[in-house]
Amino acid sequence: MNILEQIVSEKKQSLKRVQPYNFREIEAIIATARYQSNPWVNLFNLKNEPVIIAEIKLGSPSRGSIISPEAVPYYLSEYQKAGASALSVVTEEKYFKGNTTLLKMVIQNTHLPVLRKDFVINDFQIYQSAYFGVGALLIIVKILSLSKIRKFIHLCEQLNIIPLVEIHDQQDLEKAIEARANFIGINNRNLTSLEVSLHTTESLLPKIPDQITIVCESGIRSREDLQQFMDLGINHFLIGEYLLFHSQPGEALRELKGVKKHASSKNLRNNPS
Ligand SMILES: O=C(O)c1ccccc1NCC(=O)[C@H](O)[C@H](O)COP(=O)(O)O
Repeated sequence: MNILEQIVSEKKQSLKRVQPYNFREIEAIIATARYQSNPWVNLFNLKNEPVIIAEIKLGSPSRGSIISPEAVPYYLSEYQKAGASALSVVTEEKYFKGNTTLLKMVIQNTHLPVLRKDFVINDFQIYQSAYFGVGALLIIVKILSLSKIRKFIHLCEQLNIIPLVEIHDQQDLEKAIEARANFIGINNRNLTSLEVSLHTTESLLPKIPDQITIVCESGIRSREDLQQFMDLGINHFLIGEYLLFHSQPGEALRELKGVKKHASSKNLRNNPS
């Protein structure tokens, strides 16, 4: 089994241990979700300026532990002050050390829109995301049949959640288009080999219809990387490790956005010109 198969297999097992929502609970979730406005709609309509979705990922199969749960408030504050447009929270438990408590905590402590990143394989996870107030949810094409993708997109729409349909290759793209995805995340990380190549986005981009909003995911490490995609017409980016491993995540985010460093007051006084 490759790593993606292992993650999905564990996910199936863990979902078997969860008590599903009953009919009344589902009705209540649908009724509440219907009347909420979704900030992701405006965010995905933004053109030309870089829209950075900064990720909270406590660990990963490729990196092991990344940050401790105690550090999350610090990253939230840094991301917000530096002008992140939205947040991504990885909630998978075993390999990414996330959970829904983390998701809930982030949602309660931010004004930014939140994307939930997990390995969605059944309806319960989608209702649960709506229950927690998630505005966008990752749907990974590689782990789903075409009919499931269609069904999940439809359910997300019914629950006022933006389904971000994630692809990595031509086959995934064809499935996403057939499922009528309007929001596509191109993951530069191959989820079976864990190799990362920015060339993935470059090669798939020309094949994606213009009306689809694209998010470039994974492996972005510099302003140059980001600019290269801006020049190709992409302005939505999902960035995790570069920020999480940086000693000054806020400063790193500002640099990615192309915001010039503020000169300190001391420097200004010493160099008034
Ligand atoms: O991050 C991993 O190792 C990983 C392994 C298997 C499936 C998914 C994985 N990561 C999810 C993501 O794609 C990233 O968290 C996200 O796109 C941000 O990427 P990065 O900026 O490279 O942290």
